[in-house]
Amino acid sequence: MSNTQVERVELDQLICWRIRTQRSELLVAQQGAQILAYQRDGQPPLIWLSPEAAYQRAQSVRGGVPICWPWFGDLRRNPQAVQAHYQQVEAPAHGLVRGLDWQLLGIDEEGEQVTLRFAFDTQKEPLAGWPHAALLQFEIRLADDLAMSLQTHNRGEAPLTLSQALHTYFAVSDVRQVSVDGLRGCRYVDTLQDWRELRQDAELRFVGETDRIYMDTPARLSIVDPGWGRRIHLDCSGSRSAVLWNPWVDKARRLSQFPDDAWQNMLCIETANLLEDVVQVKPDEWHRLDLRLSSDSFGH
Ligand SMILES: O=P(O)(O)OC[C@H]1O[C@@H](O)[C@H](O)[C@@H](O)[C@@H]1O
Repeated sequence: MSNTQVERVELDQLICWRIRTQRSELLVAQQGAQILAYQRDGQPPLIWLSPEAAYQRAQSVRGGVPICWPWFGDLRRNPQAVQAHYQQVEAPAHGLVRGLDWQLLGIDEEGEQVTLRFAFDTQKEPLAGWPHAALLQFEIRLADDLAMSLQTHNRGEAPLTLSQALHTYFAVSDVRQVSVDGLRGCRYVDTLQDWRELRQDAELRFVGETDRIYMDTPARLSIVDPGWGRRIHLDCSGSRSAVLWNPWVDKARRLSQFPDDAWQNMLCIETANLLEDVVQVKPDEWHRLDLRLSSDSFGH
């Protein structure tokens, strides 16, 4: 008999699913098809969810894995081809789909593996100011690890240029003690230094507010967390850029749904397609972005 439990729960205004397997627990909201929390038994959470998270309609929950699409961040900072698809003046940060309900296509169990499939079809749910035909599919597979895949199908007659990100919030023991492996030698744009392009010469450590777009990123990045003796591995395909973000002291005070001291216990690595890595999807073609999260322990 399977030890998997799938439960539909309502958190304030949001419909969610809580999945328990023999070894882990996952929480996913229908709004934004947003993974909210993920924890493996006997370990601290792997994905961070804010203790002040608000479960409100039309508002992204602080934490988990918000999906940024069809643009990332401030639209005006995106290449012209991405901006050109949008026809309104006010462009919300991180695109248009993180605060909308996606359609749940199904939850399938196979042994100890559970797969949730969501879709967002702009022909059925038109996006204000973005009059293009695209189908988005997001698949979440919970097994020994957690895998997700975001697919975009261009159903229109002209090419679509997108930026996007899986904006994952990770839980760490103390952001001042962790490092990120895999970025040495990469070029990055430092959005806090006037978008200057720099190069990462040593391993990345966090010593202040960090908001950077790394280019030509490798297929694997790892968060090395000595405090919890844990390495979190991000294995991705379909992405060559990543955002590394921590708000530190001052910005933490300005963020919504975010306790003043929470910056110490989280960091974001956002698996992305940005700047020179934006995606062009030709008519009737698909683009696929895959991210697999796993962890191992060391030193204990
Ligand atoms: O508050 P939001 O819209 O969820 O954005 C959070 C952060 O998202 C990151 O991706 C950006 O690089 C930051 O600049 C931003 O502050």
